[in-house]
Amino acid sequence: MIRFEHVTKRYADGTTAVDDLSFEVAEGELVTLVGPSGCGKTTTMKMVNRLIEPTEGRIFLDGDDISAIDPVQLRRRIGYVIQQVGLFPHRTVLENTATVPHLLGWKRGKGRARAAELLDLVGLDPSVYGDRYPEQLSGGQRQRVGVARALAADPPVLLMDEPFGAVDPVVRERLQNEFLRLQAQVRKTVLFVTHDIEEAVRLGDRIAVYGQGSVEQFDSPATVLGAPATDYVADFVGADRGLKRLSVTPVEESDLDRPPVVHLDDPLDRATGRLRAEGARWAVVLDGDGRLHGWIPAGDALSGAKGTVREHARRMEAWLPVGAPLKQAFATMLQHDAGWIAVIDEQSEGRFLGVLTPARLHEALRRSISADDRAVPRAEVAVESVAVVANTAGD
Ligand SMILES: Nc1ncnc2c1ncn2[C@@H]1O[C@H](COP(=O)(O)OP(=O)(O)OP(=O)(O)O)[C@@H](O)[C@H]1O
Repeated sequence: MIRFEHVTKRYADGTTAVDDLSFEVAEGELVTLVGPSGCGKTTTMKMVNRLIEPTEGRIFLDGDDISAIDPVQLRRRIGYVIQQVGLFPHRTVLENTATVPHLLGWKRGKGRARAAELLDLVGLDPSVYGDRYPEQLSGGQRQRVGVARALAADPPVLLMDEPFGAVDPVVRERLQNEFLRLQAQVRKTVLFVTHDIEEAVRLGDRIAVYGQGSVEQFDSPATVLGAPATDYVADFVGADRGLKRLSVTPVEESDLDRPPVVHLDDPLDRATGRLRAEGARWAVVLDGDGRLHGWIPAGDALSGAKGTVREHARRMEAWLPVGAPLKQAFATMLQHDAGWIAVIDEQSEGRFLGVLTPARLHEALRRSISADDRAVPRAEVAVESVAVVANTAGD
């Protein structure tokens, strides 16, 4: 959708801001450009909407060489969001949002209806905020209006230059989450500039890590964190990249242990007898539809108890859906002080899939790094077990 071919930008004073840059952003993909101050990110972005002209090389938008497109026409195809949102102070939020439809000559009613729809989409109720002026909004709300305005004419491409840079970390994380949800709906092709590796990793389908004027690595967040291409990238992503990687590596079914399972209506003595025979210390309790209910201890804890499993099962608070990041799994384990957590499939009404243990979590991380190195699915990678945490008596 956006293709850079050997693009170089030298400013009049001789500064080479971008040096022989080539990469491609696929349709519907969100690529984050990340790197230290002055490495050429903004210059890269502004060449796409021709606010800056390259010295050499060519940029294509959907196959068209942009140097042949009238800049005004070009910018209609491209939404632009910047840190200082640049809202017009004397226009209401609704009017600000309808700016581009207005410029495009849409009928006033249609433009305002579209603006209201977009405000809603970015989480601002148009009946509450539509008639306010920018100064009556918080910083985070102004950023949302900036995003709504950029989307108003439904451009296929969005350029975002540090759009969440000016708000505090809590609001920032909320805006990032909202933006990810929004992007899942609208699937724009996005170039997103940030100097914050955490933000780049969270938002990007792929990340371009900038050195001085050139891209050192262009890869998925997991690969950049797991297998930095150069010492520079390793340095930039930081010594805690293993931790960061936890946030971009999902729990997969192949990571899970399958512990013994009993059902709510099983007679207790039969269930515990079986567990004892198997040497298990506990079992997961499921309802009749295979959904997680909780767990029961085996061994002596319930010896002599009567009835069915239902009366003795304990509820299980430590669970999460498959696909959740390993970081969330780790946090859940810590929060519940749990040696294992249950993993369910939200797509099939909470069906129980298996359990994740700390050793399995560690293995998942190692397998995902190895899978990225070898470009194969994680399920195909075997690693030597880190530790054996068996669900058996006496361990
Ligand atoms: N108009 C200009 N004339 C001369 N040099 C410029 C001009 N604009 C930018 N530069 C230089 O080009 C280099 C890249 O600047 P650019 O703004 O693209 O960096 P950046 O990565 O976006 O930085 P930041 O994160 O600080 O915004 C810098 O060294 C900058 O000083």
